[in-house]
Amino acid sequence: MDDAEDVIGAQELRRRYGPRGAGGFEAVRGLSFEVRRGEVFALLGTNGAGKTSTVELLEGLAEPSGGSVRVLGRDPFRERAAVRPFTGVMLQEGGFPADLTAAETARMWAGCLSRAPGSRAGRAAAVSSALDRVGLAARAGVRVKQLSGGERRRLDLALALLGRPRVLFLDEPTTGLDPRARRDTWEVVRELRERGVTVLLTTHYLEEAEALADRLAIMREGRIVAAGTPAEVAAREPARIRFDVPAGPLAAGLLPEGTTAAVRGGRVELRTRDLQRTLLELLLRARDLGVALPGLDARSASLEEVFLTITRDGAHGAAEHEGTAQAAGAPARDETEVTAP
Ligand SMILES: Nc1ncnc2c1ncn2[C@@H]1O[C@H](COP(=O)(O)OP(=O)(O)OP(=O)(O)O)[C@@H](O)[C@H]1O
Repeated sequence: MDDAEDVIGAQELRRRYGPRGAGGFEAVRGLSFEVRRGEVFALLGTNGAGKTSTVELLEGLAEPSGGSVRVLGRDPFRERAAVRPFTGVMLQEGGFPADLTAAETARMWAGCLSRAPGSRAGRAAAVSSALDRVGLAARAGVRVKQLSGGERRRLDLALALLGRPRVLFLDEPTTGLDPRARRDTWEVVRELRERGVTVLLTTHYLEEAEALADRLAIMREGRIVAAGTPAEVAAREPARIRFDVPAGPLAAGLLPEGTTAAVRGGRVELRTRDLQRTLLELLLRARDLGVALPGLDARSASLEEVFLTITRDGAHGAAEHEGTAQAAGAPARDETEVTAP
């Protein structure tokens, strides 16, 4: 297998369901991105944005209707037999035989993998290690139909780990997991990354993407509308500085030049693209004017804020997002705008 730095590469990738034109639907509309070796890459987006449709193309489960995709240097659809042994896949819905136990399910699965240990004892060891890794060791003898939704999700992950994959596709791996099990799954993903495994995951939990992803892409309507490290993507929205409205009128000269503040619910909110400079300027001015800033709070935008902005008003494309710096600065209906002279 090719050990190229880019383990996954998509160029102008498209996926259409049904016929061209009326009656058909293009769910993936020209995606280009790459995932490097040992990276955790998260695909985010609203329901129906096209994440699963994309992941299925990367897994080789469907043929693109346009563009190209490479996994480990090969075409995952046309060269599926060569690529599949090196990939681990956790689909959104597992679909296990309900009457098998967790351990039987994993043994059956291990028997289907070309890279699983050949001997029965080797496979048994791999199965118990995978079940242990996802916290299911004590549930190994329980039938699948008696496992909880979260336990089935963890069984899914255990199966994806069997066969020592170089690339792991995890479609919403922590949906339905309790907070403890979710953190444990994050640990599994981090350990895999340390071992050089490349992970592509989809998730609706933005804190999960923030905690795990080296890079991420936010999809909307089949397209990537923002991409980068979590910090880079979060930086698309301005940072905020907030403090309680000081006693008396807002002192002239308090706000740094060129900034606009909104007053809402007794709090002053300043938005800035240069948090450090604006905060320093504000503090110096407050000191010089002898103004206290009770409840002072300064923070960068979160991934969630960016996500909500990008996915707001579903009708508009990425170009609309380019203007959010201005839009975000505009006061809402219940706000009063205060502009520095
Ligand atoms: N087999 C199919 N036939 C027709 N349309 C489909 C098919 N599968 C998915 N779609 C449509 O493609 C679009 C993208 O679906 P997809 O499942 O890829 O989204 P997603 O981002 O994974 O959503 P979710 O977060 O809800 O899992 C949706 O509008 C969906 O209705």
